[in-house]
Amino acid sequence: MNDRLPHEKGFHVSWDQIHRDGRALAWRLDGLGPDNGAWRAVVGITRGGLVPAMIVSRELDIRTVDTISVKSYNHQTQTAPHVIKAPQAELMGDGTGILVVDDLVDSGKTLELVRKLYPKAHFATVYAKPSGRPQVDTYITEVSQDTWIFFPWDMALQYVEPYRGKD
Ligand SMILES: O=P(O)(O)OC[C@H]1O[C@H](OP(=O)(O)OP(=O)(O)O)[C@H](O)[C@@H]1O
Ligand code: HPA
Ligand SMILES: [Mg+2]
Repeated sequence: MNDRLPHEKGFHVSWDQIHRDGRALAWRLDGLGPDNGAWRAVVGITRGGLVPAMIVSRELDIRTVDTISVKSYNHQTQTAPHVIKAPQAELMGDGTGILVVDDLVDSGKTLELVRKLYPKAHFATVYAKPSGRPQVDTYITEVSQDTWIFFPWDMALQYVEPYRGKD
């Protein structure tokens, strides 16, 4: 079984599913901010964090939204994560009151890097794999480490052969 490609154990997420799970994440974060429950800003980790960051900021009525660009993967190959674009320094401070949102945590390397920069921020992802769980404060759904999560922005509807094929 170990000769399977990573995508053969796949968790396929539809637009509808990411919308529901993004909303569930927002509702879980509601009222947990340090200023009478309020959050100062949402920061999405591009690019995967932008969709859940939008959903969370919409649900929690947070109008201040910024981004941090961290690149960790070339397709499914992991490389050392590095910051390509930082959010506004005056907004971020040490991260107090900032909700950092990403689509998923896998090895935890991306969040580890962002956490070092903003140690007081709250880190939230929609999905989490076990290795990355220590890096995330709030998440919705856990999947096993050997599952590859496919997001709707990386997929298209496609014809599939019937189970009972021609041969
Ligand atoms: O916990 P880790 O092992 O660091 O992996 C998680 C990160 O990897 C993916 O981003 P990627 O770097 O592929 O960039 P993208 O969001 O632009 O697709 C994903 O969106 C997370 O940000
Ligand atoms: O399971 C995954 N799916 C999509 N992107 C990712 N980046 C790290 N792990 C994953
Ligand atoms: Mg990402």
